[in-house]
Amino acid sequence: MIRIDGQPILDAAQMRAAEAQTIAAGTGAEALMARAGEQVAEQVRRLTAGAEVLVLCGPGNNGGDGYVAAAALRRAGHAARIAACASPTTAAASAARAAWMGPVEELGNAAPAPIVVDALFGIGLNRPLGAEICEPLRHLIGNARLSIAVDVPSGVSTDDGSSFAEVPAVDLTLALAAVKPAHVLQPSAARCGDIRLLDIGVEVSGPVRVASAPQLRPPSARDHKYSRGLVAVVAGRMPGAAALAATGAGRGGAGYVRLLGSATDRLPHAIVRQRFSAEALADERVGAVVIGPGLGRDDKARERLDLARASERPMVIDGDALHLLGEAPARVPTILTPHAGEFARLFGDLNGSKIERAIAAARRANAVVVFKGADTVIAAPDGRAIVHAHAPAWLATAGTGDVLAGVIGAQLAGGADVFTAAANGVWLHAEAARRAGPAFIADDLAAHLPAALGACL
Ligand SMILES: NC(=O)C1=CN([C@@H]2O[C@H](COP(=O)(O)OP(=O)(O)OC[C@H]3O[C@@H](n4cnc5c(N)ncnc54)[C@H](OP(=O)(O)O)[C@@H]3O)[C@@H](O)[C@H]2O)[C@@H](O)CC1
Ligand SMILES: Nc1ncnc2c1ncn2[C@@H]1O[C@H](COP(=O)(O)OP(=O)(O)O)[C@@H](O)[C@H]1O
Ligand SMILES: [K+]
Repeated sequence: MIRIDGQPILDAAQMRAAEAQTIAAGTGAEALMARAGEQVAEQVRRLTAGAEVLVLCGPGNNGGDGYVAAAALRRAGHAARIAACASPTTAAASAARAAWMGPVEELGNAAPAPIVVDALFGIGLNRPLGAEICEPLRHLIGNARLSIAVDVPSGVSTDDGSSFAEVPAVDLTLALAAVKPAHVLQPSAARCGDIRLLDIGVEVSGPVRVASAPQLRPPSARDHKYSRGLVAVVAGRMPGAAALAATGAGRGGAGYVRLLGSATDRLPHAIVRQRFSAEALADERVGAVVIGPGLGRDDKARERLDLARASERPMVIDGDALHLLGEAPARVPTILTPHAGEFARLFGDLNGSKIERAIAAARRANAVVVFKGADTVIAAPDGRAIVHAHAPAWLATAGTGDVLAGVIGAQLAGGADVFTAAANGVWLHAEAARRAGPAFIADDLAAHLPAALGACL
């Protein structure tokens, strides 16, 4: 079983193309199914200490994997039953069914078992599931001690993570050959439980990946505060939000943070306060300008945004500044950090999965787009994307986005390119949240950034 961090994410068509290439190179569909099913059986056997396993098989190759897994479990002396919702419809699944010597129960009549393996539908599910399948599936998962999905949980839409059925989450999903969008995009990601990848010998690659821990460089003897990165945070109508961003930048690794505009009383002393001015932004040493948290949306805010853009410094544009942005593509290295509402306002006409929309938005804006949420997508105009799917939901509290803008600003000022800076910032932010534990407020979050950063050295 392979952890999914850093792995390529393939949609169903890309997965089928990779599978077809493997088949064209000489490994038959049945051989691939045998590898998939046997590996599933091996993982189930390791996890279940001999308890009875009920394998649910569908009509396609996902079901075929299930027949192979059940047979392999039986051969290993494990108690295994099969329940199916329909007869096999593919040659490989029919062959796997024929090799199963036991009975096949009707899905609707099957009694619960302590371990349930869901091999009903995989990447071939293309429409809502009927009640005759959903109801027994809900009942059997609900009554199992451990539930394991083969490839993807049945009832999710592989390519966009939407739901074709209301079914409870499983405990573990064993992704075959590659991670799919459904494993990382909501709401389906929440149905997958833990996710592990099984290598079945299909070569996969692509420009969209699961987030992985950054490899950060500690400062060297040659470094000084400017070489580590000077971040200018532009303040506005709500100084607290800018203070959160500035603190995020400081604790997120910047060598120097300046807050331009009105500040709160409780700003850390290390953050230097200055009046906002074009001259302050023109300092050649400014490596990143963070603008938006608490900026306001009035004329003064607009003027500050215009001056910040005119400074031609690399920029992180968040919050209120996103509301003031026009349609013109960015001319300097820029990172936009919209949440779902801001994204809809800016790019509401785009279609497709969250990954596809984030990439299209990045192209249109000529900027890296950090499309935030429980499934944050970081997308670049060249079509690369990273999905960060496992940030703690405790981040859903006011002001954490301001901290994120600051952390990304620190990474950018420290010399990372826009895509890497955004991805590193999102990782560090989520890792700090994990370390902060439950029910923190945004003010608490920055205190955990140094330890999060230390874990990436
Ligand atoms: N990736 C790899 O390299 C490998 C992948 N492998 C495995 O293959 C899996 C993909 O297999 P697959 O293409 O046969 O599709 P699958 O998910 O079994 O379902 C298709 C069937 O379901 C039916 N159906 C669809 N929607 C329905 C609905 N709502 N309600 C009822 N029926 C519905 C559909 O019928 P139809 O749409 O034709 O009417 C068709 O009969 C993949 O996830 C992985 O497990 C491994 O075996 C080996 C290597
Ligand atoms: N349910 C969730 N699970 C994980 N992360 C979340 C969740 N909800 C929000 N977040 C993260 O919390 C941050 C919230 O940012 P944002 O919406 O801009 O809030 P604010 O404007 O109050 O700072 C983002 O980094 C977002 O990805
Ligand atoms: K499945």
